Amino acid sequence: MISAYTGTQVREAEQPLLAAGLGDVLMQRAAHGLANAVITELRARGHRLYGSRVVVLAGKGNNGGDGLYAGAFLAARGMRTTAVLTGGAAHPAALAAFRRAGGRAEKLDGAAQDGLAAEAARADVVIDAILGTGATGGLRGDAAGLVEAVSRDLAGADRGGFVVACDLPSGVNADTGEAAEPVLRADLTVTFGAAKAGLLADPGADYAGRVAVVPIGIEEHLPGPALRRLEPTDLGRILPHPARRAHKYSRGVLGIVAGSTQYPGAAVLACRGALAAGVGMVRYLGPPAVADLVRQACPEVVCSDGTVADNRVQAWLVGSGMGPGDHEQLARAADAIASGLPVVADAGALPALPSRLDPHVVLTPHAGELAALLTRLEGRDDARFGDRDAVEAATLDAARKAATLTGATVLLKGPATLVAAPEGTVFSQADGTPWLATAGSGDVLAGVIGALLAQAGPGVWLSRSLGISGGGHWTVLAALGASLHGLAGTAASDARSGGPVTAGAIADAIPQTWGKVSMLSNSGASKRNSHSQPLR
Ligand SMILES: NC(=O)C1=CN([C@@H]2O[C@H](COP(=O)(O)OP(=O)(O)OC[C@H]3O[C@@H](n4cnc5c(N)ncnc54)[C@H](O)[C@@H]3O)[C@@H](O)[C@H]2O)[C@@H](O)CC1
Ligand SMILES: [K+]
Repeated sequence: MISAYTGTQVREAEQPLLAAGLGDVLMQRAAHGLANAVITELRARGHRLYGSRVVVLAGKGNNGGDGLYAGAFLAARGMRTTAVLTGGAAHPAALAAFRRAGGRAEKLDGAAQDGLAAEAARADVVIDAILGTGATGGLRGDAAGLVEAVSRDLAGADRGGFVVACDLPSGVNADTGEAAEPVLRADLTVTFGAAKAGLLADPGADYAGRVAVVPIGIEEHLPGPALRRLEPTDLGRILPHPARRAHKYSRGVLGIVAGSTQYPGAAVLACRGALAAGVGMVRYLGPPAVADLVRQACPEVVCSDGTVADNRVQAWLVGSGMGPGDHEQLARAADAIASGLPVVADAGALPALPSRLDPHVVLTPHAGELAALLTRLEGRDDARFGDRDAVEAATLDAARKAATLTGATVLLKGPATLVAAPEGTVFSQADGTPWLATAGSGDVLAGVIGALLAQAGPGVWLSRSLGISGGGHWTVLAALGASLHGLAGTAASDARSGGPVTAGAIADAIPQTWGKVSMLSNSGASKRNSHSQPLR
């Protein structure tokens, strides 16, 4: 599991080492890690080190110091290294080391801006070391102008160079992932001590590119993480596995209230997602015409047009493919939410939620649906997240706010899908491909999460194995579903040589993805035993 922290948490963890006089040691470790990452990337791209051109954009604080020391390491390896000092001053010891190693330093002023920007855009590597965790707000003045010019020149250049952000892309908020533009888009972010939460939540994740963590010795001083990410090996450890004497009821039954005469396909895709994700049985409740379609596509599903109370299940999925006019389906959704059982509430169920929910209700909005939900809860005049753009500009805050206001577990779909619990646990999963943004993909996801809720019951054992306590265990199940769905979509695209995927193809790829991640955890026998406990 990847653990990520706020900038403040990381800075506090540095304090004991700074107090012990190890500030320069920390900076050297950071800079060394950054330089090594640049060298690895250059080699991977087929560049020779000797003579390669590096431009370091260096601010006046310690982030600039890291960049200048890294530049000194690279200059010592024979690379042609220029530093653009964006803040007038620079970290004195790092600048002296940079010059001693043969680096050339230029002060940024308005007149030199265009020439220096063009030089950066022609370089093999640009290191963005203007602002780090000590920044408040974004780039200003000449530094902002420089970054705008470099971004413009890079966009127009046909080149093999790349951008590496030092600790975080300058202007990205380490805590929230909000971006104060202009921000230089990085191919790689080399971050120090621990991943920052803002690098794993959009839009920060979008600016950061790939993220590599360089340990600098602060790990033992870090508190509990602000945000977590499951890795495929974690999935292998925590996915349920049926016990030898399991039967379809003990494996978990999921009730699905989804689809309408207008969107019948959503019901089919939700059922396919659930069946692919290991549930013992699916019961479908909906209009007879939709039920016919479900039976044809998935003969395994038991269909009825009865009530929620008539159907014994371990969890419900409600809302996919339903609209405001589907009164009978909405009444069933309300009964399911009131049942006290775990529920996934998707799409059409979201506008009809009661004002107060519990963490065992997992909401699965996209950014537009979350904006509508928050606007309804906050009142139109107070709404900070009044539209899709506002949610996409601050995904982490928006997801957290929705969890706090509703009391539910909130899964915000996106390139980095966030799952937030009211008690503060947050997961970010980015296992998918942009091809996952296809009609019906969300219905499959809702089915997968519903299946996991039905199998895991309260799921407490899952969260304990990850060190998570309290109501946060519902986030584990939702994050598990998001990850499985993302990995399956990626596998389906890979099987098509990176081409497009349909929602049905995502569902079809889930069982094999499940099998593959299970094999990643190589303690096969002990895993089976540990997961053969009763799955309600
Ligand atoms: N504290 C430590 O011991 C370590 C810090 N490290 C590096 O140091 C960074 C933090 O360094 P600093 O605290 O010096 O701060 P930064 O280098 O992040 O911030 C830039 C400096 O400019 C000023 N500033 C703040 N906001 C600004 C803005 N919007 N525009 C222009 N200037 C602004 C601040 O006064 C600050 O001194 C980390 O991101 C990391 O790269 C690493 O070297 C590891 C060890
Ligand atoms: K930076």
